[in-house]
Amino acid sequence: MSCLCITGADIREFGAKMSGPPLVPMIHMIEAAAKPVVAAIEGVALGGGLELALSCHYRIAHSKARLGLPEVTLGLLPGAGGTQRLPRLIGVPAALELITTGRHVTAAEALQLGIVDEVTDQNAVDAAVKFAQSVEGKSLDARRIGTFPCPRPPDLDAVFEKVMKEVRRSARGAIAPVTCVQAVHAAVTLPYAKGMERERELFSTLFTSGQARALQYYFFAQRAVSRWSTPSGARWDTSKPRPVRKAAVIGLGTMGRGISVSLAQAGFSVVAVETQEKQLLEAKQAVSGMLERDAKRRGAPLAHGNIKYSCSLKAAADVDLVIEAVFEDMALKKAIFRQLSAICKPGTFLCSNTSALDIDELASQTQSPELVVGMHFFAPAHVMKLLEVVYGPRSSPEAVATAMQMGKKIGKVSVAVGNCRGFVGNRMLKPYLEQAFFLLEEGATPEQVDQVLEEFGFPMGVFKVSDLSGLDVGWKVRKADGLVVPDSTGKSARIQGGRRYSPLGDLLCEQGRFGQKTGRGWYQYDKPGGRVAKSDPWLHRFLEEYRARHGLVARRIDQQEVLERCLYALINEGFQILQDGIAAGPEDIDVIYVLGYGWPRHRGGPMFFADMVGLDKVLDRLERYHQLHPDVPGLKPCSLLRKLAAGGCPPIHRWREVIQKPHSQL
Ligand SMILES: C[C@H](O)[C@H](C)C(=O)SCCNC(=O)CCNC(=O)[C@H](O)C(C)(C)COP(=O)([O-])OP(=O)([O-])OC[C@H]1O[C@@H](n2cnc3c(N)ncnc32)[C@H](O)[C@@H]1OP(=O)([O-])[O-]
Repeated sequence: MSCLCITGADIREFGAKMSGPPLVPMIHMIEAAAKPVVAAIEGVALGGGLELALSCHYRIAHSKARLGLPEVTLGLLPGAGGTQRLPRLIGVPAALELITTGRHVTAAEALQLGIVDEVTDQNAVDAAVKFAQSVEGKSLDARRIGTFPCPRPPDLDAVFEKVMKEVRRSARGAIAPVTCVQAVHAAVTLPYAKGMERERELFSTLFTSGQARALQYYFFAQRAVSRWSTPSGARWDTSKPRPVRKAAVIGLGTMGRGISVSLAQAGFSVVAVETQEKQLLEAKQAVSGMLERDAKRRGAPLAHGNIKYSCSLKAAADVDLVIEAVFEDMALKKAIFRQLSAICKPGTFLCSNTSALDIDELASQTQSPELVVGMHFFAPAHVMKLLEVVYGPRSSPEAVATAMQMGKKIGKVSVAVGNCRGFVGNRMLKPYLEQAFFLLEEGATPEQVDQVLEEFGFPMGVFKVSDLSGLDVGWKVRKADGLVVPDSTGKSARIQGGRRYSPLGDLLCEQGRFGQKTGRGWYQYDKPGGRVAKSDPWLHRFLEEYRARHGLVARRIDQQEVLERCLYALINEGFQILQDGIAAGPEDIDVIYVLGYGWPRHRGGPMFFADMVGLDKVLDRLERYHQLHPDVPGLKPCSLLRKLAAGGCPPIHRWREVIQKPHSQL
């Protein structure tokens, strides 16, 4: 009888010698025991923890326990017999789903699947002892899973062909899920001992893969961001968050609705404010629908009652925190912050969902600038896990801590970032988009660029994303920034202030091609609002005419150049952000890009990717591209990148040392 609350192998030991006795021999010893061994599972039994439990003859789980084989999320596969025992116990289809997704199951689902034999609300150990007594003297032959033949689906090849196709599609280049399928296939087609050999072979190939390193780095990176710090010395462990019970959301457009839903679902009392009566009614209906759909999907109680609606900012007078989510217009936001500062009770935190604007300028409109931070959500706000918490120079540690904690309470991963144009995510996006546009001017097509990025692992290429979010969004920003100007000949200016600028997006917008919403953008769609992107001959002619008008000769651009120009420009900006102190470490940037911008998790994040490629190689390529395009500052390697490369390319976990001691020699 054994009591398990095991999270599996210690991931921190993967790079070194694993401590403790080897798992597989222990598993075989338990399974072969002559006396009944009953696993008592409380808390979690994950990875090696569940594999150990599967070697026992019976399993009793507490009703609150969670079980699973999450190795695939670390770039691995269950390496202690999990791929051989689980299909024998619950059948191939169910085992394949759990092993290739790594998802956890509740005790109830584990019982329903046949993973556990009993679920208890009592003490699991007491229940296991009682269970052991009830099976005393019974034969254990039928309880030794490793001795079972694996149930063989009738149409084995068809099952595995279908699963492999689906896994390859959803894996988008990740190798672990595909390898998991191969290991389970061995359970069906080979005797147990051979199947275990095959599992060990496949585990070894994954264990040393770059993708496993990336996923294990990311596992810790996503936890590291909660240990935030700011250049002014505020820290996660010395800043005390203030409790928030009631919050207001100002502006009920798409973002405001999603934020209201997130807050309500997390149990906050919400005052949702929209000054236009008609918009308020529309928002109320939309939010109700979102809450109902989500409650049904999660089987959770409806959270309608948590939201009160109003047309007046005065309704926010007694809240603890306000999230402003009105249209991205600084004058409008400043007016609202002035009013809120006068209306809200002293001590109310005033936050903005702005995606790029100056938090400190907003703070300057209030009587208590120390209570102002940014809470930058990502669309759709009630779905996306990322929250950028933006501190201005005057934001108090308490304000940052409160916003960070609020993000966690509503199920987000909060990342603290400094105040600059675009903060971290959108600031890095700018040079990335810029390179994609320049590549079109030089001869590439949107399809080619998107294909390269999707093969790298992004769910959508940059031009499909642009069509989805709407080309007019960026157009408005560029117009506000004074970038959309014709040159003396009436053609859109391609060089501004000595810097290359591509007006391609502006020209499409001038033709009303905003993307999916208008049925035309970088691609064509079967109707406005259509979702399926099709190559558009009009766009290709448009590019040809544009190049001819500007005397640009199209050249063949290979995939490697597309990838390097887009990703290294983005990475270079990441290093500049670290150098400027806008992000405290590379982990912050990597978590932002994986959770907010679809960077493939199995590549760790842009900064981890640069570490894997080699900083010297990234530097060399940027220098080459900058020589070819001296009017593109985004390709000029930043000094931190140069310093790290010159210092022997230290591993990513040592970069903070260099950043924190700017004059240090590595
Ligand atoms: C042979 C076998 O086939 C193979 C080879 C394996 O077995 S491979 C290993 C398989 N096992 C896993 O994949 C489980 C991974 N862990 C989790 O999924 C979660 O941790 C959790 C169990 C569901 C709890 O979540 P939580 O939200 O309550 O707390 P936390 O913040 O996540 O974790 C709290 C603290 O514990 C640390 N931690 C958790 N699990 C860890 C692990 N397996 N190794 C090392 N550290 C771990 C984590 O980094 C954090 O540290 P710090 O940040 O505080 O310094």
